[in-house]
Amino acid sequence: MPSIDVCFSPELLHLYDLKGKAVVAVDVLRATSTMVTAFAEGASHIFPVMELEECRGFAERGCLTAAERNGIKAEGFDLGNSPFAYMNGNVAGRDIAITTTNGTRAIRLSEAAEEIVVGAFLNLQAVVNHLRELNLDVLVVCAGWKGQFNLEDTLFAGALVERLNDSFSYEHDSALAALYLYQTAKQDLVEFLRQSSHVRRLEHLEIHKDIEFCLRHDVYDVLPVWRHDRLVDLVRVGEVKS
Ligand SMILES: O=C(O)[C@H](CS(=O)(=O)O)OP(=O)(O)O
Ligand SMILES: [Mg+2]
Repeated sequence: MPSIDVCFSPELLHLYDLKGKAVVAVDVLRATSTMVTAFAEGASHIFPVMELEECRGFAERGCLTAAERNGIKAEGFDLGNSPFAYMNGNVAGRDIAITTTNGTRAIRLSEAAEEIVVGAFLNLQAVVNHLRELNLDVLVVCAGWKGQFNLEDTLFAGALVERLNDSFSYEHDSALAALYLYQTAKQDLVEFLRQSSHVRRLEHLEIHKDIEFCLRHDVYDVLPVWRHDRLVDLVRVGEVKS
């Protein structure tokens, strides 16, 4: 039986051997929720990058550029980190280069894995189906916040553990802790997260609408995976039955 484990911060990745594993990179608020939304809205490819300058350079390649630092859209870029900015035809048929405070880092620091899947509550079931198919040991890599643990990514890990419960074993207590947390919170995730650091930190930015949206489950049948130097949606390219 394959195992599932949870890494609470990219800074802890040195504790894990990613070789032969499937990583699920998650930044519920908001980077991976936004990437999933972008694919659902017809984006072609997404280039997650770590630095602002590198991201800016993708404009020459015809990409839309997206950048966020500390919750705010960085100056001079086309898009920020709100899923709503990627709707209404804004990204259909376009390649996007994106850098965010935490989420893009979690993806890029996981490159040693056999497979990197981008997860969010919005595409939870698509991720579950893919992991069952892959049958590899799974490591959920929580983006956290600047190296620190956060609640929202751990809740996603718990939701994933709950849905895979019957066919994955737990290697460490982290998976069990995430599961217990999710089971405590799932009746009302918005309420549970009211005192969380993300909500308190970004309260002044009035992104409540984003938070509620990012906590919705199974909205999109989208499966972003890392291929060579970019994310592609496996559902769109026909490698997964929709
Ligand atoms: O844009 C977001 O919601 C966060 C902002 S912060 O770093 O948590 O302040 O960035 P993300 O990279 O999506 O975690
Ligand atoms: Mg985040």
